[in-house]
Amino acid sequence: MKIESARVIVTCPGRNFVTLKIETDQGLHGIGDATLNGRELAVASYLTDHVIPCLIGRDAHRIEDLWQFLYKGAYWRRGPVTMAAIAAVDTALWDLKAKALGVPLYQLLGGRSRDGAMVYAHANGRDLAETVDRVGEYLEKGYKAVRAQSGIPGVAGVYGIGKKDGHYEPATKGLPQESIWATEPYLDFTPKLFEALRDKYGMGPHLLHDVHHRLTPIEAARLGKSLEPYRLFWMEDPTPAENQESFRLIRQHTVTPVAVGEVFNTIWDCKDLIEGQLIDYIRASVVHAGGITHLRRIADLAALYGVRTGCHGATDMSPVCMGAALHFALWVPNFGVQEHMAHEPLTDEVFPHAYRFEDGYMHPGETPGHGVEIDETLAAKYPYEPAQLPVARLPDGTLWSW
Ligand SMILES: O=C(O)C(=O)C[C@H](O)[C@H](O)CO
Ligand SMILES: [Mg+2]
Repeated sequence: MKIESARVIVTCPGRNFVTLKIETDQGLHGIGDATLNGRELAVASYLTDHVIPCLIGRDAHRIEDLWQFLYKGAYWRRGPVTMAAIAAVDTALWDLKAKALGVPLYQLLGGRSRDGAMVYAHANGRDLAETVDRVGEYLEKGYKAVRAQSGIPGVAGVYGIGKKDGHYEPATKGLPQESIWATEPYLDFTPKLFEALRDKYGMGPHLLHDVHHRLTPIEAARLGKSLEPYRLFWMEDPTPAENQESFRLIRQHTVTPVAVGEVFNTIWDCKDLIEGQLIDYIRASVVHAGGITHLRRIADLAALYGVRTGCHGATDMSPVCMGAALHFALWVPNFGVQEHMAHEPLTDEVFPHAYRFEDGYMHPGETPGHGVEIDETLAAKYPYEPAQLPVARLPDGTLWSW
């Protein structure tokens, strides 16, 4: 099965997505997500100008060889742009192989390890009471796991709070927005939020929280310790992960489980954290960590150390990534949870898909391939709109991690 053509489709049905479509001489096509929030066109150009010319005429069945070719052959290894481009090719090739064999993708990985993938929803409110209510709404919808983020009195730039209707979309049109972040009120407030949640909903539901890289290591340790009575499923990205020794410090102080990795691109970013058993969940995603081929390697390494998966699944990963992630989740033996932030209805229209939510779990469906398509005619109606992620500053103006 030879690759005859490939092209990049950039579309903005509510937000920007970059999709790679590969077509073969057998009349089949496969698609992969290449979206890198706020830096979309860099990946689009990487694919169009540098990768696609290398794909034409190659055997679409040789997924591993093509992965190695694009990784080692670039010479400039790793990085979000390169790895998102490789991921798009890899995902499209897995989609193609599964379609050629007439099976859902999870069958190629080794078949089902479970009946469905537990997903966690995003609940957020402008204040504590609203956040508690939002969590309740998700529990009523059947979610077994909910992430809670709340506005804090006097802090303008809290991460994860929706602007309207509770819907949370961090990228804004045009240039980056700046917001002011204050650590101390956050450290005082957050245990109160989880105390209120446990008081109202008991110890049954899984509760998660994303710190979004905003604390220093010792502050993160303090937060983890103060959250222990509320038995979180995880505390995510408690501190930036460039210096991975920081996680040893956090571990020395708290047994609150730690999840890291949504900004990781390769197994090399994860290796020391996993081998040192400094984290409990690895959040690398299909799109940002080199596709299914590479994510599988990360998950296998993690399994040796009792680290489970918790793949990133915010709305800036397209439904194509979500579909692939759900096949992966159905197979991966050391599955933890999959993030699920529902896309806007318009996005779902542009990307028709076989996956579905049922009683707290998601199912990728039985369609051959990963089960997600792109309606190119509809996609063309929503051209790219420049948008960027915000930045955060401390009250004195110091630039901080957003
Ligand atoms: O979903 C999460 O856990 C996130 O942290 C979402 C990120 O802010 C988002 O994907 C950035 O593009
Ligand atoms: Mg996160």
